[in-house]
Amino acid sequence: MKEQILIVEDQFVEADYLRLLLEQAGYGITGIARSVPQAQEMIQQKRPDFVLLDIFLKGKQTGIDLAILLAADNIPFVYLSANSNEDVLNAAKQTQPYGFLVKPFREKDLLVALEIARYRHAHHVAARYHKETLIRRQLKAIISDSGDWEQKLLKVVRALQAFIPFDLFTTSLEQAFLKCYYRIGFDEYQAIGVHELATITGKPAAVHPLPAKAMYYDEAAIQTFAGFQLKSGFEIPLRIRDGQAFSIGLYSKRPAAYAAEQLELFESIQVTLIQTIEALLQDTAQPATSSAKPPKELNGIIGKSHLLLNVFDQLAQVAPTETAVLILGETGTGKEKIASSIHDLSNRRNRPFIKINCAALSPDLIESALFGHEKGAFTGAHEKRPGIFERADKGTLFLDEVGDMPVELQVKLLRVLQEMEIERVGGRETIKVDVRIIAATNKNLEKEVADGRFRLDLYYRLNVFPVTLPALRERKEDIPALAYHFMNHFADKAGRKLSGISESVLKKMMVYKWPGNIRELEHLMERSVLLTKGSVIEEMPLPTVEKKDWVADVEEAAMKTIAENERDYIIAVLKKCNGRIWGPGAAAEILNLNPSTLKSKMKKLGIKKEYIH
Ligand SMILES: Nc1ncnc2c1ncn2[C@@H]1O[C@H](COP(=O)(O)OP(=O)(O)OP(=O)(O)O)[C@@H](O)[C@H]1O
Repeated sequence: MKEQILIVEDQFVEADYLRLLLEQAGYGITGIARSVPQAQEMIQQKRPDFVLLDIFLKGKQTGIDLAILLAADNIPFVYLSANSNEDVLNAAKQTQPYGFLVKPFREKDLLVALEIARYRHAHHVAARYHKETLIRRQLKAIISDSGDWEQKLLKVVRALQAFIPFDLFTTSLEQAFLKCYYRIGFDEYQAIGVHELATITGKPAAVHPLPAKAMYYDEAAIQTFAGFQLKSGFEIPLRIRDGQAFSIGLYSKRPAAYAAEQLELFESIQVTLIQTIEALLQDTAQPATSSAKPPKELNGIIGKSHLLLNVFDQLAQVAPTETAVLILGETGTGKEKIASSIHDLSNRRNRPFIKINCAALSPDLIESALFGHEKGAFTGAHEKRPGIFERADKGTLFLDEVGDMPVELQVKLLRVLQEMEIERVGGRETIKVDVRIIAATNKNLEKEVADGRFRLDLYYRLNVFPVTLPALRERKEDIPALAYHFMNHFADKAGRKLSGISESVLKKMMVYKWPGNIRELEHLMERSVLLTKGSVIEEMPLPTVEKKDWVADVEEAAMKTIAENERDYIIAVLKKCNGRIWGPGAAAEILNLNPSTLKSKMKKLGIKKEYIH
């Protein structure tokens, strides 16, 4: 059946020209709307497969207003606009369009944009379907798993994390919190019972009136959880059997983490979730035993800051799919490491992972490097050579520094991505390839597009699932773990034994801005290990940090994380000591605290000993 398109364009001549082009290319047209209300009316009458949308229209409302409604209705749309300045592009990007065409455009550009939109939409739908099926299956399996209700609830928490990420998970039954889970690592949670929560929140009975409908919360509305540094939340009441009032709350350290999309996802699994919760509640009478599982790390990537955990969640979601991924981040933030992790976590893991640095190849060589060449294709081509696309067949191709690819080549790359077939340089035959594309750049691609250095259509084709890596200075809490990781690595390599890093060096590292991010840290640790004579690293040749930055940073770090740092630190030490508080080498001794002071601190911070193992 013909795909049906609605054109939203107030210029009569342009709209008619579009209609003609699209009909010639085999599309059906559901109508031409000149304003947002008119478009809404037409959509009511006949739902289109795609909408082509001008930004400035007749009437008060713009194409961006309509886009918000289309996104909520899951109707894919492509903007057509004469305006390609960065601000408009940014505002349009917020609405997550499936493409953007700058007028005037050629017929070919329009058809390619629609092809790309189809690809992006299909992947969006497929990824969502994949997620929903997976979580339903996991929830059903939990009901028949062994274990008490708390162990099962923790499994529900883990399953939901990959579905809709959170830092704190709460369950409430009849005006009272039942059990909460605070995320402390990629797959690690601290369970918080009613009493601990009452201690943390300072509200004796941890009373919690349940909302009548799904609610989004901002920072001010979740003061109950002050100390957890949460910025937004989302709570949804679930109608369980016997009319009991039950709710699940998800809270995040990111502001505005939840919106209509998450609510919709949640609603899509609600029936299965209710069945699981009902089964768990029947078991609540059983006593709980320890519910902790050994901590997991994601593919050797070090870090537990909430910004990095958010990246892990995205990886867990996208890795098993076939979707193209675009990794953004400053130099040295780990883009290549993340790309290879996506490959390792995907079904292509036993096939090649091939990297090409788009900035390092000369423009005349890059084409034959990518697509291969036939014998005699150019001087020096003594024999036939397969290109990277062929070598990566059934595997993953990592296009590093994609923002530096010459514009002429971008057109060719786009064609290959669209058709998944290549032609060797000097060859006539087309060869089918099957590669998953992961691209990375440290450039601001939108700016590159606005400045005419990067093709908008290629940008949309690559930017299906963007993952932004935080700079190291934004996740300073990960610095000690990374430093120790590299210290051990380089000490092993040098056949040395080092026992630690001095307080003052760590302090200096915490306030330094790390423009070269993890790579810079890695190099500095390598040098320091080689230069250290004793067993502790006491010196680090860091560029000088301005005193005023120093003070401000220390204050900021202190204000931000006192309670949280303390909680994390105590848990980490307790884990090291297998939960032992008293005795030589036990937690109290390491923390230099009186055991009873440690116990009361643990109580105050809601740390339960049995969740430590
Ligand atoms: N979270 C992490 N845990 C441990 N090692 C890491 C982590 N992230 C990055 N690294 C290491 O840091 C170094 C730099 O990472 P990587 O090369 O992936 O960065 P990049 O963002 O691709 O850099 P560029 O933009 O310069 O290409 C590598 O040696 C990598 O193994």
